[in-house]
Amino acid sequence: MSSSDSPTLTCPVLVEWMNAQQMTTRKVNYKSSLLRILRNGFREIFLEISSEKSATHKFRLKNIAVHSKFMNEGKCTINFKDENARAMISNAPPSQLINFLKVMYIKLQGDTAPKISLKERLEGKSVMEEISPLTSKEVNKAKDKLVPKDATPKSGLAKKRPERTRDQDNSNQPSSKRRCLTTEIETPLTPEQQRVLQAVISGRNIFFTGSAGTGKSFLLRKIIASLPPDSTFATASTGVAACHIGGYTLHSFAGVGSGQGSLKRLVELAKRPYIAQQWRKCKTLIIDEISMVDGRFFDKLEYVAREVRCNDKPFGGIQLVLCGDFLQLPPVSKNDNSGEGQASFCFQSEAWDRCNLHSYELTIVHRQSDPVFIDILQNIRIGRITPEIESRLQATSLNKVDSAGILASRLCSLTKEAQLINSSKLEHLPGPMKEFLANDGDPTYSQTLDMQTPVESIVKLKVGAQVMLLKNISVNDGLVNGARGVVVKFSAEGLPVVKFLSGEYTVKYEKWSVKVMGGSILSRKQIPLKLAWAFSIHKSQGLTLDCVEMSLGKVFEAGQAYVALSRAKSLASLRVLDFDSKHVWANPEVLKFYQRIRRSMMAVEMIPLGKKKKKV
Ligand SMILES: Nc1ncnc2c1ncn2[C@@H]1O[C@H](COP(=O)(O)OP(=O)(O)OP(=O)(O)O)[C@@H](O)[C@H]1O
Ligand SMILES: [Mg+2]
Repeated sequence: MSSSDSPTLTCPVLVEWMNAQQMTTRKVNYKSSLLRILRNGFREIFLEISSEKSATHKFRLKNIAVHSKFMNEGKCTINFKDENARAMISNAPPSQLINFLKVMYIKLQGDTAPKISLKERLEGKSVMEEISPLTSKEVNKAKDKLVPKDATPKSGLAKKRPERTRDQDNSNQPSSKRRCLTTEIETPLTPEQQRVLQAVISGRNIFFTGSAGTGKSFLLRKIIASLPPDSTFATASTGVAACHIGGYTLHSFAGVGSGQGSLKRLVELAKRPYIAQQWRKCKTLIIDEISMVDGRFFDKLEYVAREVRCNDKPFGGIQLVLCGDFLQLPPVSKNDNSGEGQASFCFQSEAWDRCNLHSYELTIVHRQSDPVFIDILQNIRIGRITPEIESRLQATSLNKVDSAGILASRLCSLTKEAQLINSSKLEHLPGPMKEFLANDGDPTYSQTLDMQTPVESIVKLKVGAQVMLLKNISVNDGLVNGARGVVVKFSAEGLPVVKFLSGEYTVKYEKWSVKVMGGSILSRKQIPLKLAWAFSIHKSQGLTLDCVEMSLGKVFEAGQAYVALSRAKSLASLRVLDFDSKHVWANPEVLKFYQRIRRSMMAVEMIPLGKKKKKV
C-alpha cells in the first residue's frame, strides 16, 4: 500500500442541503476540511467532513452520485440522494483526490453491510473507525470488475476499438485517454524522484536537474498533481514544453510581454488587474525547461514578483520549482537588436542566488534501457568523446531504422531546413492531398495557438505521408506523443488511417487547451499529426522518438547534438549520417555550475551523485 492510498483528503468543501424543489436550504463552507472514510460496527461506510471551525458532518455513502469529470482539476461533487445534500470538493491536489475517490469506490464495491434492525441499531455497534487502507486483493477485485478481461486483446490496434469514437464510449470501460492518464498516475516514482516530490511538498525552493530521459517532465506532472490547483502555476519556457505539462508559457503567466523595457514598465504591465491577481494567488511557480529561460528575464521576474505581491521576500514569497537540464538547449536571444546583449543562463542571474534553491539531480535514465547507449549519451552530454564513442556513433549510419514503410524522422539544426524537406516530400507523393483545418475556439488567437500548441492550423496529408503523433492517446497501445507512422488511407469519414509500429489507428480530432494571459483558456481541435520526414532539434526537446535520423553538420549550439541524440530510445533506432566529434561540445560555464551544485548536494548529503560511469 502506498501512503497515497490513505482514505483522507484535506481541501475546501461546500456542503449544501436542498428541499424537494432542489432549492438550497442550508450550506456550510469548509475553507479547509478533513475528509475521511469511516466504517461503523455494522460495516456501513460513511464520509466524514470536519474542520476546526465548523461542526462535523457524516454522510452515509449509499445511494450517491459522484461527478468526477473534473477530478484532474481537483474538483468533484458527491450527491447524497437520501439526504438531498451535496458536497462540492474544490482545490484538492488532484492525485490525492483521485486516490481518495479510488479508495471510496473500491471500498463501496465491497460494501457488504447487512440490513440492520432498529433494535440492533439501538443496541450499539455504532462506533466509527477510519476505514483500513486498500489491500492489493481489493484493488485487483475492483480492476476485474471495471475492465472486462477481454477489453484489450493483444492483436492489432484496429481490432481493439473498431468503430467506436471516444464520445460514444460511455461504458464502464475507461476511454483510451483516461487509461493513458491512469497509467501515468499509477507509474510509481523512483526513490530519487520521490525525494524531490517530498522536498516540494515541504515548501522549499527547488531546482532539479538530470540528463535527458531521467523523468524530469514526468516528475513535474506528478508534482503538479500533488499540489492545490488554485495556487499552483505550471509554466515552461516554450509553448510546446508548456503543453507537455499542461501549463502556461512563463511569459504568458508573467504578463510582462517579451520582458523588454524598464523594470518600472514591466511592473506596470504586471499590475494590470487580472495579471496581478494571478501573481498574488500564486503560491508555487513551476518552470520546466529552465535551461531555455534567459537569466536577465528571470531577474526581472523576481523583481516584478516582489513589487506586485508587495512582499520583499525572494520572488515575493512564491515557492519556486525549477526543472531542466542546462546541458541541453540554452536560452535563445530573440532580441539581438534590443541592446541588452547576449542571453545568459538562469543560474547566472542574481535572483537564482537570492532564492536559496535546493538542488537535486535525477540519475536514473528511463528513456533508454541499453547501458552502453546510456553511457555514450552521458559522455556526449558533458562534451566528452572517446574514439570508441565516435566509431559507435559513426557505425549507426549503416543502421536500417526504417520498418514496414515507417521511415526515420530526420532531425535538422534549422527549422527552415526541416520545413523544406517536409513540403517537398509531400509534394512528390502521388495522389490527392487532404487538408485538415483546425477548429479554434476563438480564431483571433490562431497565431497564439500556433505558437503554444504542437499542432498546426492546417495539416496537409496524402497517402504515404510520414507522420508523428502529437498526443498521448493510449500508452498501452503505443499511441504516444512522438510515435511515428505512415498514412495508409483515409477512412470513409475522411480521417487519416495511420500505420504505427504498434498497428493501425484511425486518427480522430483531439483538443488542446492553453491558458493565456488574462486567465482565458484557448482551445484548438485538430488532427494530432504533423509531417515527420523531418523536424528541428529545437522542436524535439522533451520528446521520445521511436526511430530517428540526423545530420549534425550544421549544429550551432552547445548541447544541440546531445538533445538530438538523446531523443532515440536505442542505438539500433538511431542513424547519424555524419557523426564527427566536433559536433559535440558542452558549455564550460554549465559544467562549472554542475560541479558547484554537486558539491553543495554532497555537503548536505541530500542525494547521491550520479552513478559511476562505465567505460565504453
Ligand atoms: N519513474 C518512472 N518509471 C517509469 N518510467 C518513467 C519514470 N520516470 C520517467 N519515465 C519515462 O521516461 C521517459 C522520459 O521521461 P521524461 O520525458 O519526463 O524525461 P525528461 O527528463 O523530461 O527528458 P528531457 O530532458 O528529454 O525532457 C518517459 O517515457 C517517461 O514516461
Ligand atoms: Mg522533459
